[in-house]
Amino acid sequence: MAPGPALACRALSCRAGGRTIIEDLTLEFWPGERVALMGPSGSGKTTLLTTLAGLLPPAAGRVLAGGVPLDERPDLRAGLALVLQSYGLLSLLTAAENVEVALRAAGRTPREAMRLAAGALDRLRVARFAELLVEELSGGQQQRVAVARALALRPRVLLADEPTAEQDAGHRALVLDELLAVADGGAALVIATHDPEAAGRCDRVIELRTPAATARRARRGP
Ligand SMILES: Nc1ncnc2c1ncn2[C@@H]1O[C@H](COP(=O)(O)OP(=O)(O)OP(=O)(O)O)[C@@H](O)[C@H]1O
Repeated sequence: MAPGPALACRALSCRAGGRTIIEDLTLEFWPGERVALMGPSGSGKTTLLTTLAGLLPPAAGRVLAGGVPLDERPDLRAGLALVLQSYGLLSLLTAAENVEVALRAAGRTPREAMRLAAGALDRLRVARFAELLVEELSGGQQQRVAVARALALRPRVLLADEPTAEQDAGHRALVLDELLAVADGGAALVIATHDPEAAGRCDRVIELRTPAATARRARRGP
């Protein structure tokens, strides 16, 4: 793929509930870049991430993956992983099955899927819950399974919606370390967060504001 932003939006507008939530927003996310998406509750972080992941069609404008419009090439969504704020796990499957199903859908063999799922669950310290149903796990454990699933997919772009919100201090650091590390491998990372510490570890912070969210400022991190 030609060098350029891993993911971008151009003149993007998003509507929800009959209101404009995001208006005329142009952003670029580069390979190896770590970006924090901040802004008050209701400013549109989830709406933006979901649209960038190709799950919500824009009201106007475009999302481009590797320079190619997602609406023309929906298959490019396979290179994008999204950790949902609500986790998006299948509650009647085990933790391991949730990760394996995603890997199988991405074309991995059953054996590869089992190996990669086990490794990712181990890294997120949920290996001992691998055979438990998701509905038997705590919120924090479920969130780590959701992060493990996204990491196991080895996406070109990882979008994560408040991925440490349910974690205690120790696990917050672990989840953050694991997410930030994907950028070392060349992936772009975008984290929606209210946590200034997490934002401080990113290369760039984008702040959304209410009601119609436009990028107010994008500053370089430390
Ligand atoms: N499906 C929907 N129907 C109606 N309104 C919606 C819908 N989805 C989002 N909204 C509205 O869009 C606005 C932005 O919501 P969003 O969840 O994107 O904000 P957020 O910045 O992620 O908030 P938080 O920090 O609380 O997670 C809110 O006012 C919300 O009520």
